[in-house]
Amino acid sequence: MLSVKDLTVAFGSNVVLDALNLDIYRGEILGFVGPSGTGKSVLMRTVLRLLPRRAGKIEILGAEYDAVSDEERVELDTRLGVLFQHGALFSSLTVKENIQVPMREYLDLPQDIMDDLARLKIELVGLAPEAADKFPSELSGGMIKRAALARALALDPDLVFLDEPTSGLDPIGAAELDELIARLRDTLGLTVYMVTHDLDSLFSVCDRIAVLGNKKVMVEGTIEDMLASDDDWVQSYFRGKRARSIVRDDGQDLHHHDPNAPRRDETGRQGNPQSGPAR
Ligand SMILES: Nc1ncnc2c1ncn2[C@@H]1O[C@H](COP(=O)(O)OP(=O)(O)OP(=O)(O)O)[C@@H](O)[C@H]1O
Repeated sequence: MLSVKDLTVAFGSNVVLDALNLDIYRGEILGFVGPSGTGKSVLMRTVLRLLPRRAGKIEILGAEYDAVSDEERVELDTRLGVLFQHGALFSSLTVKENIQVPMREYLDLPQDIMDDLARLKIELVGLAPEAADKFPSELSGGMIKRAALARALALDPDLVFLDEPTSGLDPIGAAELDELIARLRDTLGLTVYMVTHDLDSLFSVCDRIAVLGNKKVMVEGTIEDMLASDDDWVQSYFRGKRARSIVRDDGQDLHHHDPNAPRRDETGRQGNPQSGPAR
């Protein structure tokens, strides 16, 4: 679904990504992690062509962006959905109008059809129908994330980019959003690229994890690969105190979740990192 080869991105003399490689496969949820300020958002924005690159090749949905015609590029854009950090809804538009922004930009549909489609998306992300006519300022943090997700799904994309979808949510809201993302992947066949700092998301819904460090994807693999990695940052992140409250680190059953982990106590959720599609 996405293939990034030898990507270099720099701002003046500040080289943020240097010959980075990354692949994302159909139907998977890829979690993208790394220390703050290492370029996770820069990578996502570069892939979305919001930032220029200095070198490298990006193939998205089988096409090389630079090599396609304008019409093909528009068609490609309609197959991508994006949820930016903090939701990024237009504050002067209602939820329904926000969801209809990409429809207006890319589709030529009568208003009543767009209203029906917006209603469907609102239901799909688990918002009440009344949310349609509310403004972002009238929504909770969790509702904003769901509304932003509904907008990301407005055009029925194949590949969605989520920038820290659970940040700022309480543990129950975060767990519910994780479940929603996994369910949408299963039912709609989405492929998900998720930048996250949320260990619980990484353990419960991500099929594969890529770690950014030293301007590259430093480590890549399943949660077991992370737990087995001898990289210092990966070790302290995935085997540190917070991670240990999620995983019973007994060296035998690394998928067994600690019943004392707060999010699962509150939600009863049984995360399973292997619940993804066959690849
Ligand atoms: N538009 C820009 N112009 C100049 N420098 C930028 C720009 N965008 C990002 N940077 C720089 O790129 C580097 C990586 O930033 P980025 O936001 O991608 O980090 P991140 O890994 O997403 O961090 P966090 O986890 O804190 O969100 C930082 O040094 C940042 O200052």
